[in-house]
Amino acid sequence: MTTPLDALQNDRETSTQDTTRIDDVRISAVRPLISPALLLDELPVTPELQLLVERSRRQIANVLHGRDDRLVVVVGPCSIHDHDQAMAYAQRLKSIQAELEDALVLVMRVYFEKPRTTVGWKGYINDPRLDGSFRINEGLRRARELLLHIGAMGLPTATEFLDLLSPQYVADLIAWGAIGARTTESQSHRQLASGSSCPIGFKNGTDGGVQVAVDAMVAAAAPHAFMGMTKMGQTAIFETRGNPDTHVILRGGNSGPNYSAEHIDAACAVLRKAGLREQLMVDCSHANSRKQHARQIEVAEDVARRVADGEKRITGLMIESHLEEGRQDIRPGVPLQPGVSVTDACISWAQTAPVLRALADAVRVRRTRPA
Ligand SMILES: O=C[C@H](O)[C@H](O)COP(=O)(O)O
Ligand SMILES: C=C(OP(=O)(O)O)C(=O)O
Repeated sequence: MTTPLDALQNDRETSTQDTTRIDDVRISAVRPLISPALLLDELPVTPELQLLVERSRRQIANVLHGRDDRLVVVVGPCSIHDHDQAMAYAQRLKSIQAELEDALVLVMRVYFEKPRTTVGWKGYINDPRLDGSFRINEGLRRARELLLHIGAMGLPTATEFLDLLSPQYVADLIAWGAIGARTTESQSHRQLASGSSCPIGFKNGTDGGVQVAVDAMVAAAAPHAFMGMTKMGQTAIFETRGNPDTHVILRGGNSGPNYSAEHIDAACAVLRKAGLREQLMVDCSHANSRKQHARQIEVAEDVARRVADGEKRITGLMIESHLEEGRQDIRPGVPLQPGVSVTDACISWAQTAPVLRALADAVRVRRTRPA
């Protein structure tokens, strides 16, 4: 006599032996990924760059804790899509570093990972050829190579940590990291920040909410235990010490900009309530510029005026800037214009240099004010 279980096991459609029927059913391919150790062995950090990374992280932490009165300015393309164009930008930024370093800690935005509202190109690591071929091994290699080349010029670098595995391939070279508006509330990203070797800025949420970023600072300061991947590419349980070098980044939200003096007061009240130091970075782009790139100049100039008037709670700014102004779409078969962003619109280098000088002047004026 056939029992109901026999009937099930005999039925190929419902076979319990064929585990692929219930596992990985929507995975179309699994490709090999290089280990972080292999890439670090191929492209090692130099002793000079190691010193630069350490020194830059220390300088940024000193600003965050009020031991250095300079402004940290994270400036550069919305996203990297071309090695040579990124190097050309880095050369320009480097050319004014010495002139401004008494007042600004300049850090180049070298963003390889883009969080998308829905879908779109997800960055140089995910798709380095910009054609949907997703050569992630090549992307990781190109990203690390670029960081080494920019670092060799003596310019510290900043990036957004979006993927939870990619930091193992590049984070040793990064002076400052961001957790974006779409991931500030994510426990996994807060845990990542708690074990990060560099200072981390948390964006306010896309709805403009600052509480999530302050909560993220509290969470990141605490120790955590979570699952991750070692440099050798093995799974492991990571236990972190907590990161005290974090801050909020005001980037505006759905209801508009949030960099005004009143917004700074309100954000500082949230920090105070959480027992945190009242200091913030202003992102001149995104909802603060209403996504109109040229408005970044107005935002930065407004902040500069307030800094010159004595504002000390704004300890940093972020500016999206490329060689040329504006943005362009990636279209199959259509050549890209050199030096123009393929994600958010940027101000040009020609527009950026005067903004940086104005910010540096504001810091110098602030120093002349009675304490
Ligand atoms: O800075 C980048 C973008 O604002 C972010 O990645 C979202 O982009 P999207 O809305 O074009 O997807
Ligand atoms: C994606 C970014 O910003 P946000 O997370 O604020 O949208 C960014 O700075 O590139």
